[in-house]
Amino acid sequence: MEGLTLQHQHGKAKVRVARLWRLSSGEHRLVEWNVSISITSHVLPAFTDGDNSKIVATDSIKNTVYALAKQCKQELSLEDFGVIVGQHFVRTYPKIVTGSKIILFEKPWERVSVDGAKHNHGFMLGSGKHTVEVIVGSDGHAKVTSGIADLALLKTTQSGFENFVRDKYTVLKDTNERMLASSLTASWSYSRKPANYHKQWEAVKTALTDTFFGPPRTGVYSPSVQNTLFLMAKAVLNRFPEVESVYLNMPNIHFLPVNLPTVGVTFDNDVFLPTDEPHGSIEARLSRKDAMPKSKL
Ligand SMILES: O=c1[nH]c(=O)c2[nH]c(=O)[nH]c2[nH]1
Repeated sequence: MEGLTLQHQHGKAKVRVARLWRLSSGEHRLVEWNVSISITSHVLPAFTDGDNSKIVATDSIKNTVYALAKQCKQELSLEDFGVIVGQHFVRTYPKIVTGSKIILFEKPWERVSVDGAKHNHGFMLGSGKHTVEVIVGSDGHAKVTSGIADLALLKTTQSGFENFVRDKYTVLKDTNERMLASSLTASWSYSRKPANYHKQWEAVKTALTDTFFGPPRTGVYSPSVQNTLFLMAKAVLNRFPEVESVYLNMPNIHFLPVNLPTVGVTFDNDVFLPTDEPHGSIEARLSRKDAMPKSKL
């Protein structure tokens, strides 16, 4: 290895597990998780010399997810499960494993209501997955980042886009009346552990969506996706002191005006062509200044 360095990790990607808890009341609690595990460990000889004697097999890593899920006798958050999995490998093999990174998704199964009453064991799939990244160091400390992926949002008015750069390729007209649609992906990191990860996730999601939509009767005017994104991220930092940084990705999903005068369709903010691609791509990270690493200041 003279003159060479090798960075390496191994694990199992996309382990799918559903965990059901049957409460004595008759109510069932269900989660469906997708767990990717990556460990850093002293296995250089496996790469350089074919010596597997220090490899924790990826098959065993996959089985560990099911074993740990079985051991969780009570419902727990995706974050808490990620920390349990991440710490397991570091604690079980302190001489071999130096760290772990666990990436998790939860499918948005939502309890249904029938005749206005919550169903004991019926679920329907909603939109927007809960996401988590857990990084565990050799000391067992876990750094948790929570998030949401692909939360579909749309409002039919209170959005515009004006006074942007005009050049010889510009055809877009100023407008103060348009549809605003996005598929929100967000993540936020904690400087300290919240009292309850799941409740915190719900509260951050509410802060994001309330700011996107505004009050129920009037809404709130959005002069651009950029401004709305900034206000959404700021609402999270204002409401939650334990959150140190928020990243938002908000594609601008276009609903194009349909103008077909020869068949009697002139656009009056009523008939649109919904599109997926291309879409505007707008993302930003908002952090507290004191949370920025020194090198980035
Ligand atoms: O909210 C918007 N931001 C943009 O940067 C942009 N660019 C564009 O063509 N439409 C929009 N809308």
